[in-house]
Amino acid sequence: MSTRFDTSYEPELREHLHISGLVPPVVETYDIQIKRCLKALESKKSGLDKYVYLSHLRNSNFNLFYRLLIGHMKDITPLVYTPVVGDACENWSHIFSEPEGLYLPWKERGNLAETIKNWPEKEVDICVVTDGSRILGLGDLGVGGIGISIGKLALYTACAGIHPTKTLPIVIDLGTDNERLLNDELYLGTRMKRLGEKDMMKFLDEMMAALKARWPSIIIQFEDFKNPFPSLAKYQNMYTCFNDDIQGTGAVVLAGVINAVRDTGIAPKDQRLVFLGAGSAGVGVARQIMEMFKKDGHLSEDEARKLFYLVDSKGLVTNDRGDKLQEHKLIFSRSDNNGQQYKSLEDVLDYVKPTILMGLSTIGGAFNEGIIKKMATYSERPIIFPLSNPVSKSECTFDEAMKYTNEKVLFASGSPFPSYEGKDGKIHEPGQGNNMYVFPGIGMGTIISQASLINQDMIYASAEYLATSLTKEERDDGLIYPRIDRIRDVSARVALGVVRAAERNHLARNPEIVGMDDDTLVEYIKGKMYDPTAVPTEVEETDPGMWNWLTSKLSLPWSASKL
Ligand SMILES: NC(=O)C1=CN([C@@H]2O[C@H](COP(=O)(O)OP(=O)(O)OC[C@H]3O[C@@H](n4cnc5c(N)ncnc54)[C@H](OP(=O)(O)O)[C@@H]3O)[C@@H](O)[C@H]2O)C=CC1
Ligand SMILES: CC(=O)C(=O)O
Ligand SMILES: [Mg+2]
Repeated sequence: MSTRFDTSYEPELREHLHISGLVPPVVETYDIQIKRCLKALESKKSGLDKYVYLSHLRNSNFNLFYRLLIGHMKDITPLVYTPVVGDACENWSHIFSEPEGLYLPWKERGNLAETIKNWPEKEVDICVVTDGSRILGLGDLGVGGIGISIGKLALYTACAGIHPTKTLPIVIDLGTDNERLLNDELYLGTRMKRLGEKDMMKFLDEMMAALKARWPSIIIQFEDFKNPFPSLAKYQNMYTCFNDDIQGTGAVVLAGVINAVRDTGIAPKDQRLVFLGAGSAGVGVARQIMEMFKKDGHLSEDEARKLFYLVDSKGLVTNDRGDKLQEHKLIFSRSDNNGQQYKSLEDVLDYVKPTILMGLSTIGGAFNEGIIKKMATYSERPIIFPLSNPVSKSECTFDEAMKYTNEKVLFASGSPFPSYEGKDGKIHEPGQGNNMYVFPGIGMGTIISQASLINQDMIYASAEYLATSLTKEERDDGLIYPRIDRIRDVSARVALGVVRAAERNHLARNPEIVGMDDDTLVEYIKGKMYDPTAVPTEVEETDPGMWNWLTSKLSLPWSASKL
């Protein structure tokens, strides 16, 4: 990663960095640089071509890449994250040109500490690790899964200002069950069938210890594991770690539900929820909402749990269905079905008549016209969240949800959808219920508080602070999530909530923040955010006089707080 060759650098800085002659002579404003980037992007035909261009930009000049991304969140995020990152992961072995993270294959077991030492950056604050076994809703993509680690970390930087050189994408390569990849001569991973849970846990034990040995404060985010429950249970009280699909998704959807439930005017105790999908995300989300119903709806655990109906590939999850349920489903398994089994989503809807329908099933189009129209008959303002990613796996589109509910739906999707023009000409914007609204703030809040663990209260706080971060104008416009172009402010607020929870739980260890009120703490958090318009830090390290001079001389077109 570099920032050395930036056409915005003044002659004095070029001389200092010994790059005069290595950069074209013109000194450009940031606006001109961004214009060139946008033109280049426009000229690329496919999302994948745009992705490749942006990857090269990030590797050749990350300051410019983040100036572009932060200044154009709404347009550029879909190119580095969902949906296009899904194409990139599927085609990773065909588009690969330079390593951007750590590849940890099974054959390195016993030697992981040494392999991890090869990472060139001295300081790392946070890593995202995947085993590539369930990338978005696209299934097992082997080492191509590293694209999701890279995409998530780009958002840590863009949304919460974690310095790009302090982020580390990791893929562990324990094989793949994807035949297409195994038969592809260009496949970059180990050509063997995926190893089982026992080997995976052994490998993870070694990796976790090695990461912590090299970077004692490192935050480890687990991402897109097919079965992430064992590692979360094992490591959450040993390491500073969390699982984004269970906990981050739970928090972001909870925030949207808090706002949407208020708009329905129906009390939590009278809501009924159907989830299509009872995997890590489905159960993670259900658990978080259940917590809220207990807390804000004053329900007992049992009363709250009874409001949830989970549906997996075999139908409604019940105790007497005849198959052995995976452990994570037991909490929501129904026993009040009088021996009756409900196989299709339609049957479940007829039985439950839900007010809330969640999609975390990876089944694109599962909420068809009939399903959406049924939802509109059960309540005045049905809550429908098709949360599966990427767009091709979304259970329905915003357009469909609006059309078939007579524009009454309260909607959020995992991937972005275009706005919808209502019958009266009003433009409606869809909510994006994606964990990108919380994981950057969870990471930043953990770094700021120097918390040693990330506990449930910190995750819950991220949801509460996100839910209350909407402006009056956003609320008046009927939004349930803040607009994406305010994500840096929003992430700072989410981080504030996480820090407060860490303090409450006696996990915070940063003496600098003791006694700070909220406003001061938010400013402190923003002050720690990476600023892609600042003079390169290598100048500060090697020549503080030059750094001061440049900093005062450069009239920066933007300042970090305005980003
Ligand atoms: N919006 C966001 O921020 C996030 C979205 N997601 C999305 O959620 C989706 C699921 O992720 P995750 O839970 O981790 O994946 P899992 O593989 O753990 O779970 C998928 C679930 O869907 C069920 N399912 C599969 N096919 C069907 C079907 N035909 N009918 C009903 N249910 C079905 C599976 O059933 P069974 O248990 O029987 O196999 C399983 O319960 C992904 O598309 C992912 O992109 C995930 C995290 C965050
Ligand atoms: C967004 C995300 O984490 C997922 O789809 O898996
Ligand atoms: Mg994920």
